[in-house]
Amino acid sequence: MDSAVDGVTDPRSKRDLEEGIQRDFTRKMSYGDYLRLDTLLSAQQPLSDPPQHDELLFIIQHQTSELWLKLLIHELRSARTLLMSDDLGPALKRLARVKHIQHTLTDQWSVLATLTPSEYAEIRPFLAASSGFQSAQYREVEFLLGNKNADMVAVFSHDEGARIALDALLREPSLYDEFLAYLGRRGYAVPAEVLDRDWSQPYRLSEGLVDVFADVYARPNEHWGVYETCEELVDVEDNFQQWRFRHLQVVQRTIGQKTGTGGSTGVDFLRRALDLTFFPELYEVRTRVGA
Ligand code: HEM
Ligand SMILES: N[C@@H](CC(=O)c1ccccc1NC=O)C(=O)O
Repeated sequence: MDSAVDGVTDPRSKRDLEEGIQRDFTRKMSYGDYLRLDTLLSAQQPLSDPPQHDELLFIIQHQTSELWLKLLIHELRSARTLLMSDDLGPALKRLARVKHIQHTLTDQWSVLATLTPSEYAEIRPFLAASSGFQSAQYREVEFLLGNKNADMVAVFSHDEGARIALDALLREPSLYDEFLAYLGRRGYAVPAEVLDRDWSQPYRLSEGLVDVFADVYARPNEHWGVYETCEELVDVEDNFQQWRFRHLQVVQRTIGQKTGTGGSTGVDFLRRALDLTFFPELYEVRTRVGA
């Protein structure tokens, strides 16, 4: 019943008045102004003709992934800088956030998994040759974690900004390289060829570094900060693999064995990515623990 009719004030409007809620934003910055929602919410432009209901899901799944990738890069770059100045504690705080972002990215595959092959087949022709292959931010994350592959930079020859940023990252030390440099400064016997190498080349396992980690894992209490960082890095790699695996599963259920729009073999190509490792010594050392 209307509050003016029964003489009782509507508890909702009474609460609004008591709280002094702001109503006039003609001269003040609003929620939408601060977050630039006009830009953000006008960036979903489906291409399917006739319009397909499910294309909005496909676009938003990718756009939200790209937003989380942006934050992931921000945190990983900061963690790398903190390691360069020997600030291990704050670097670990960054990695804690990185892990939560990764979980969110992995969990959100379940939304896209509701897309059936028939629904996707209606959208796919409008994607032309576009593909996740051309995600510059994804490639930045791969490079920051140490999976260097100069061939992937050529994919961005059409986008100068992305190409320059990626080419720079290719030539810079990765997060792992900076962790190993930190270990070297702390007196660990990190082999010289690990500390001084061409950063643009793919990382190769070093047996000498496995020996260093074998000592750390044999007596964790004597190397706690280093030991903890090693385990955090393994968590990050584990989480990354979980994302890759969920991608593979979703791709398998939507396009089966079809070749990818980006030109790869599709599922077979994505399955091979599961054999990649960012931190090979941290996995190799496990065979040695307690042996
Ligand atoms: C129905 C959904 C999807 C399908 C069918 C699909 C399919 C594929 C295929 C076949 C490839 C291999 C490259 C190619 O030949 O195109 C690929 C690569 C890739 N996709 Fe997707 N994808 C889907 C959703 C997503 C989403 C939501 C993301 C999130 C950003 C994503 C990110 C990527 C990335 C980053 C790559 C490159 C991976 C690498 O180089 O290891 N994909 N995708
Ligand atoms: N490679 C996908 C196409 C695809 O998934 C895609 C296309 C445009 C923008 C993002 C995409 N997602 C990830 O690869 C396919 O072969 O169907």
